[in-house]
Amino acid sequence: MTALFHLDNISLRYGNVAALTDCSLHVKAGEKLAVVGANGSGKSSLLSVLHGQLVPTKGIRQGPDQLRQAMLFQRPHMLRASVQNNVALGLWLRGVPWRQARRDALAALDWVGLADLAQRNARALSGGQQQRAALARAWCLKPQVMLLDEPTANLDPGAKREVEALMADFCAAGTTLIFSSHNLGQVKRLASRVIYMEHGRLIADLPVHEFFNGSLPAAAASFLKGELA
Ligand SMILES: Nc1ncnc2c1ncn2[C@@H]1O[C@H](COP(=O)(O)OP(=O)(O)OP(=O)(O)O)[C@@H](O)[C@H]1O
Repeated sequence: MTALFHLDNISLRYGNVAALTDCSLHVKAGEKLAVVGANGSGKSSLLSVLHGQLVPTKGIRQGPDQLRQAMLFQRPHMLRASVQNNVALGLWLRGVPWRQARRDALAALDWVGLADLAQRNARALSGGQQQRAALARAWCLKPQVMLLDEPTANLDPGAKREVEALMADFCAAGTTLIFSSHNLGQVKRLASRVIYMEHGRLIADLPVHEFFNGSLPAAAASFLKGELA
């Protein structure tokens, strides 16, 4: 697999708070990387640095200049506009003519099962529907890398399954998937590799079967036991 980008010994501080400390990570094309750890362990910060949205205080983030990336947040930001226009806008901002952008947006909304709600105010959608609309917005951009920060937190089991199925579609299309999750069942279902974080440090980095089959450092093993309890 081709290396997409890597973090070389990066640290990130928010004022006095050390969110990430000496993290090194290589991400290869086609990987399905899950980032797990307790609240405040640095998962969102790591994803934001990988996305290039936050610049590390120390260390180097390297990657090709032209990488197409999309990031999905726990609560996606929707503009006060129709669902279709919310999705179309992302394309238009990248130079796609407006009429074409609206057509592509509708096709993407059809893919996520929201075509019927295309004209509704995006802010009036439920959490699960907004998450699917955000996935449609990302899908249009044909990203090589898709980063998702706890994409199914606060969703009911049905909505979770729908979002997971869409994440699997991204993988099937060859998109590299990097997601944080507190749902270890989801990690088992979707990931090929798991990173475990603690206090801003990468403690374990293992293929998914090794992560769940006891090859963990003691701290990560106790986290896993707690989460599965
Ligand atoms: N904007 C900010 N300003 C100050 N401190 C922050 C900020 N964002 C995060 N932090 C701190 O940085 C650390 C890492 O936070 P981060 O959100 O990356 O963790 P997380 O693992 O994603 O947590 P959660 O599972 O609760 O979403 C925490 O100590 C957090 O309090």
